[in-house]
Amino acid sequence: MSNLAHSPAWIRFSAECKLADRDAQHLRILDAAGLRVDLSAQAWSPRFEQAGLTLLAQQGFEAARRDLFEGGLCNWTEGRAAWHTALRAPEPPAAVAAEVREGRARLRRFVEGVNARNAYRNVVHLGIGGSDWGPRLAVESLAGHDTRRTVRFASNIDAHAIDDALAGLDAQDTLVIIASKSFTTTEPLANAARVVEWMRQWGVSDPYRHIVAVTANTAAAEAFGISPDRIFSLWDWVGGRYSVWSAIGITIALVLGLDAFDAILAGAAAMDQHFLEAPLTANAPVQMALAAVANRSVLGFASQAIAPYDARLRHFVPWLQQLEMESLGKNAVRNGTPASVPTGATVWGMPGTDGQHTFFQWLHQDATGAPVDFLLCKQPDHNLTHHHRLLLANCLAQRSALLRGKSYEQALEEAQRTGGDPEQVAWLARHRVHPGRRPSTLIVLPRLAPYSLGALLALYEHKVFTQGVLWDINPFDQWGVEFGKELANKLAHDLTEPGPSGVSDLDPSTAYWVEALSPSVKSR
Ligand SMILES: O=P(O)(O)OC[C@H]1O[C@](O)(CO)[C@@H](O)[C@@H]1O
Repeated sequence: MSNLAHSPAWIRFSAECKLADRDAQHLRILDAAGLRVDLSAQAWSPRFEQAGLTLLAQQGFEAARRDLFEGGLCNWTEGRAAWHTALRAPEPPAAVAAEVREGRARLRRFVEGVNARNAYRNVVHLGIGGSDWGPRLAVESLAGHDTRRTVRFASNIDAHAIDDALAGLDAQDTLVIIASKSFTTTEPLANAARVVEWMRQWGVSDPYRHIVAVTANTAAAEAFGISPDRIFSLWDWVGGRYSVWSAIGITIALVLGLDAFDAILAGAAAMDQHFLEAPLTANAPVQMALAAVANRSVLGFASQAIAPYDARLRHFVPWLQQLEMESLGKNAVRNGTPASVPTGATVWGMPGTDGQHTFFQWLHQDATGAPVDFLLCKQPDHNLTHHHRLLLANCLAQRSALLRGKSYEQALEEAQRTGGDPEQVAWLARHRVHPGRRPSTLIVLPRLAPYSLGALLALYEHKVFTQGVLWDINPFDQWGVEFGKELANKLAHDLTEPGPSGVSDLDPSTAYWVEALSPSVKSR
């Protein structure tokens, strides 16, 4: 692909974006798999919409989307498909249908079996990144829906995490899930070894009978001690951050029930249909992607804030941070040259209304600010209507304030009402100006139910995929993370055996800290 910035479609897209309406003078609400996606507060004009379609065509969007759903090598730097849609399709594609069906049936048999025996009151899930955030988000946000077991998650290598996860549990009544696609990741493996030790301390005669692994590396799981009948497969065509739809979701099925897991998959499958079939101008993931590219690469917003107005969705933020930043936090395009426009925004956020008392001040009055995705549920799962009314009002008010802003004239008029020295009043008014015209998207879920959650996650997956196509970036690899992992492994060795050769190729500051910190890990 040639230089995007100088391509005709980009030049037009960028020019029309700058001319587009940013005051929400139009209502633009898309319906997708039961979600309502309001893009009215994003830049829009009929000409800009057309320019977006031309850009999609220039970047080969239709062929790329076909490849995604047909198992083409979308992850081109690793020579793999990214076929997570096959895992949730009611009729999986023929090439992988047998293994997908067999995987689903095994998971179902296992969960039904333990339920029938009333076995395991507790589940401990060990995984990190994509092997953690999806199940954690689902289980913790849907916890009100008929929870069957106590669940704990330990992802971090910090032993406080695993200690906290195990605290107070009866090992005899605990099932441990090791979720690791590679089965080489430091965190789940170190935490799993600790769990085996803990089980032995509790007198469990065969700890491995209390452990299930979900992995694409069955040989390593067997070498760890887990018998093949307790290993669930994952395939190299499932990316780590897209693996919640696979047997990695076993924790969801154990805790929320098989029906809930099925409903999550069904919601995602409905979003897949929408992504495949809705006209591009009414296609929610596509239009969200175009807005994100416009915000990042044309309007100069370096970050994207996320504000779920539902406290149960607090893990949605880190889930999305991994999806967006591990997928799009890259600067090399397909031919290996640097991207010619700014790519992948920083994603950050917190549930509202907490965020309003944390960082919203910056969103309102910083010189640049950031676009915001607001999420809310029409129906809550409580009966406190008063709270829900206030929650909705706050969400709509923040969005409206960011959009409308407050001019100097308005601020002055307000300040004049309180009277006083005109110079002081004018001075105060200048502090009360809000620039406004801050882009935002509002996503309304009917309720926070498994189906809507599945649809929501798939919405963002397809949005990120489309951004990858528009920027000509592979959203399915993560070479930066791999580099960090290699160095961590080397330093873990240096910390126990720092000898002169061990630290010689480190920068002076790192070498200093290796020497200074090594006694604290040696003595234990
Ligand atoms: O499932 P694994 O192989 O343990 O990897 C965990 C996570 O590590 C990463 O490779 C890097 O963060 C993710 O893509 C993945 O979700």
